[in-house]
Amino acid sequence: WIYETNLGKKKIESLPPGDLGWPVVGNMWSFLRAFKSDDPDSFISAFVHRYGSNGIYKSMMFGSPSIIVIVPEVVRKVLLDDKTFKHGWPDSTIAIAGRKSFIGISYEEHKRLRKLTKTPINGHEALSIYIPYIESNVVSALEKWSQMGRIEFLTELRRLTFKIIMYIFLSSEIEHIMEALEKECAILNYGLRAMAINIPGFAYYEAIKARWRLATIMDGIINERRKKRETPLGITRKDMLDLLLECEDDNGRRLDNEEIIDTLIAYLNAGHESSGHITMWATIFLQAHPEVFKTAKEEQERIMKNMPPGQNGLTLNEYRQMRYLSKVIDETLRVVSFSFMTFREAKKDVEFKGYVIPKGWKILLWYRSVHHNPENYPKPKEFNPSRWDGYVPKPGTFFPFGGGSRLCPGNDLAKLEISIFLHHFLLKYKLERENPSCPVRYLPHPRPKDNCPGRVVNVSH
Ligand code: HEM
Repeated sequence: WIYETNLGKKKIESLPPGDLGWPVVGNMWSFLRAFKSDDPDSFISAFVHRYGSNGIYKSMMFGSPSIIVIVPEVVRKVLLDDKTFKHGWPDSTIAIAGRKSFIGISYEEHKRLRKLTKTPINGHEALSIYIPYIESNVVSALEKWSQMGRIEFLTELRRLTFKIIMYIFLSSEIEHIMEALEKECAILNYGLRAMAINIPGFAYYEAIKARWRLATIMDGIINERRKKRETPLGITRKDMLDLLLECEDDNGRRLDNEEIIDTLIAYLNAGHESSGHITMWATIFLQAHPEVFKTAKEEQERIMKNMPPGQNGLTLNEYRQMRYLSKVIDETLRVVSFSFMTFREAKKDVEFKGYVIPKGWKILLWYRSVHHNPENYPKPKEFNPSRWDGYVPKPGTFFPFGGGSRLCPGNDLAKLEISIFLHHFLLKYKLERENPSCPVRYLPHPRPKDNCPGRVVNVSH
């Protein structure tokens, strides 16, 4: 009522249908109830059921009046229109990610830092230098797991993807601080989409603490690196931290520790959780669909057979031939919808489909509903990589990596890592899950509640 009366009669009448829920908590209880059940989609279905299938609904989420959007063309327009929309992550999330992180800085600063950090990890050519490192770590991890007996598959995959992102960003500090950083990143991640309850025991409170510990560790690393760089021959191989230390803006100003810390936290966190989870899901889906497994394995065997004699290890050439595997990964990304939604905020009043989105209101782009809409993907709950045969998604219907100026800068790296892992997994291993029917936990991201314990079995013996 408070939010709506400030708008005036005309705008109130033009708001999309929906309801702002209960005082203070808004629609958060029904959101959390749905996402903690087996059916997270029931949250959006309730809006569709009550307010029609127009796909734009007013609501009150994460402490702000918000418009939920599930219409592909509107999702796309919002993502592409930086003049009308900015990122809209809640202040509570910015407190975790950092004031100087990608979601805390100005449009221009974001553009500059993004360009600097994206170039070395984007595009297949740039990424090809990381292939040997990724591959050798994948091969040794799979071998080690197969000898360990029972493992927590997701936990091990997170470690593996964390090691890879650490190598790219903080190569020389990799070994001694990796475990501590990974642990803190995991705690931080749980708080990113939690309710902002800053009381001990709640995910948000723990995430704030983890951020503080992460920042302290990184501050030490950055100071050490600054010292090392002053000594001749101090740096043997340049990584992303070196690039961040070297970069200057138009006025010759360099980044301070806080800016570097926030950028590193964003990349280390975003760059391993997502790839680790999607690799796990792709493996689970392959294992649960023998026909898909067989087709994917045959493709990898063919690729191995066609490898030039004497070539040791994968190159971009083999990667580009993994066409079926690429569909397996796209289908996994669609079904899982790792980032189930993202936030934007209207910089001015704007009209869509006859409805007004008022200035200052959040826009929640609900990717999961777009990916699970039978109009966009028939039988959407089915894992079916062949649906991608000759199929180009309609504009606005496939956003596993977001879009526009905030498109995930790690999308190529993620697909490369996942492909290399699946290549070796398919050729030599199988996964025996301890509890294949374990329920899924959907917050902050979909994963089996038990982190997928089981055995990785070498089938080549
Ligand atoms: C399967 C793996 C991945 C998925 C599903 C994924 C998904 C996403 C999505 C949906 C966004 C957009 C969020 C928004 O619009 O607000 C995003 C942003 C981002 N991702 Fe990824 N990501 C993945 C892997 C990676 C990797 C490997 C890296 C690091 C190299 C990375 C770094 C980032 C960063 C830094 C952002 C923020 C970009 C910005 O605000 O400009 N991600 N990711």
